[in-house]
Amino acid sequence: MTALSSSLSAERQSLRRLLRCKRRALTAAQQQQAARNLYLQLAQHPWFRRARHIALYLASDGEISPHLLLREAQRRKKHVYLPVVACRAGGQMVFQRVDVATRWGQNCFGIVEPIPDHRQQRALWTLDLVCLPLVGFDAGGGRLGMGGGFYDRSLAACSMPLPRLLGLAHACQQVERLPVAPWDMPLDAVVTDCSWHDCR
Ligand SMILES: Nc1nc2c(c(=O)[nH]1)N(C=O)[C@@H](CNc1ccc(C(=O)N[C@@H](CCC(=O)O)C(=O)O)cc1)CN2
Ligand SMILES: Nc1ncnc2c1ncn2[C@@H]1O[C@H](COP(=O)(O)OP(=O)(O)OP(=O)(O)O)[C@@H](O)[C@H]1O
Repeated sequence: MTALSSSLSAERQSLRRLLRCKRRALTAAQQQQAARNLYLQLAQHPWFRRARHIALYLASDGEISPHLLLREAQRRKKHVYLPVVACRAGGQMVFQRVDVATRWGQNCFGIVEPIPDHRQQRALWTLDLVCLPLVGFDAGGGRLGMGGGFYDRSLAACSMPLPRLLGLAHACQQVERLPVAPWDMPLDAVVTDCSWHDCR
């Protein structure tokens, strides 16, 4: 690691710590309101309305929760996918469809996810809309995640064109400018409980 990349990753790590504390400090009532506002911003948006295959996530660690969107997508007979990780260094992440028949487990980070089943998995590049959980973001589409590099590596391995990338976050997770890592894939937009940010 060069001096530059080690100072960049130290800076990203300290921001990550700060922003995770911020979102974990939100009360249950604030989280519920944020999830409702997120739903209101996205449910009628053309990106959501037109998408047939959508990747979401199950909120943990104070993340803004897309559970109302998940339910709405299933109600509209869309196919919903959740990330499933291989828990080892440099491990991959796949996207697996969930429905009433899904069997659930927990990954090594304590996040509930579907038990792997190849028949229900779909290549990332064939999804219409990928909603990514953010730890931090900036107005230019810069993204800070949990630091495992799972989304980064999956996107790097993804065939072109990339699916539409939409970051989901609480408004309090916005920073002026994120230190960008060379492998970062810019988001197309970020939606929070308060506003929509087009990044392209
Ligand atoms: N809701 C949700 N699901 C997701 C993600 C996410 O960010 N949010 N992921 C997005 O990538 C993947 C999981 N990635 C993760 C990466 C790091 C840690 C984490 O908590 N790290 C701990 C230390 C981990 C350890 O025990 O070794 C930490 O940083 O404190 C959690 C999830 C797949 N599923
Ligand atoms: N395309 C890639 N190829 C190989 N390693 C990668 C790639 N992208 C990221 N990584 C590794 O993943 C680690 C975490 O990256 P980063 O700090 O960007 O996390 P992050 O933005 O929080 O990511 P994510 O949300 O994707 O987990 C980095 O140390 C890097 O070595």
